[in-house]
Amino acid sequence: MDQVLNFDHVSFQRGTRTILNNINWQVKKRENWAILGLNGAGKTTLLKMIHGDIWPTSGKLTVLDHLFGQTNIPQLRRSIGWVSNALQDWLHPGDLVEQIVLSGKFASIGLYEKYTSLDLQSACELLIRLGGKKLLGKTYRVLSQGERQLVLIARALMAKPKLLILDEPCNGLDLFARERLLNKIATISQLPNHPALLLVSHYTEELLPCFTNLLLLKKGEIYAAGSRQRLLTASMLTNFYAAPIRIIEDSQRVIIYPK
Ligand SMILES: Nc1ncnc2c1ncn2[C@@H]1O[C@H](COP(=O)(O)OP(=O)(O)OP(=O)(O)O)[C@@H](O)[C@H]1O
Repeated sequence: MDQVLNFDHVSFQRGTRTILNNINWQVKKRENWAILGLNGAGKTTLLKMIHGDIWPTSGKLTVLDHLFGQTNIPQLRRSIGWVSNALQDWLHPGDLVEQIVLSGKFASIGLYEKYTSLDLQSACELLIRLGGKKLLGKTYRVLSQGERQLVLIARALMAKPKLLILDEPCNGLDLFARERLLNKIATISQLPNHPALLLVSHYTEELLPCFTNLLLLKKGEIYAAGSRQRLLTASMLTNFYAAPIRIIEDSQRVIIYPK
């Protein structure tokens, strides 16, 4: 299996509204993509579809060799790591951090399946490797926003996913916590056999160099998809946002702001 995602003329409608229109997009194994788009462009809808929360109303979608309509979605979800603020509303705040990390193995909210002491040990070790040793034994409700994001990343990695979705993972983080989280993401991107990464962000400075591909989504359609080098330019983004953009860049990061 070389392909992680294959959107083949996929559209999504709700009532009379077309929210995603004729999406054609392929992601290969170990590719890392960042998705940019204004509020309401359809980014979350796209991610929800990949996660099997909603289905295409037309077109064909294949995720990790699972063709929608002919597949077991709960099974598919176990191969997808999911980090999103939306998850924070669903998790049980009284659960211990290690229980939350462990639940990632089963792609469940809460722990309902049998697990072994080895599973629990793996969850603790994973969190320690990500720098979260001091969080063990705490309940989720007492954690800061940055600590919660770290737990969500550990939870997402617990099932050794083939695809890791990061939906605005830096939301609410201070400048330094954001940098620490980005460093963790960079580390994941360097692991042998790392999962393909999909990052949604509104801020280009969060697009680490490992995000070598960009999807520009506008009003539910793909405006452009391809290499970072080609798309992360002032002229492309000025056209994309339909507003003059100034760009500041060094070898590692790009900052943009409206002129
Ligand atoms: N179930 C639904 N029924 C009707 N409209 C919907 C539904 N889901 C999403 N939309 C609309 O589709 C559009 C795209 O929503 P989506 O949440 O995917 O945007 P987004 O790019 O993630 O935006 P943001 O950056 O603000 O998070 C929005 O206008 C939203 O109101």
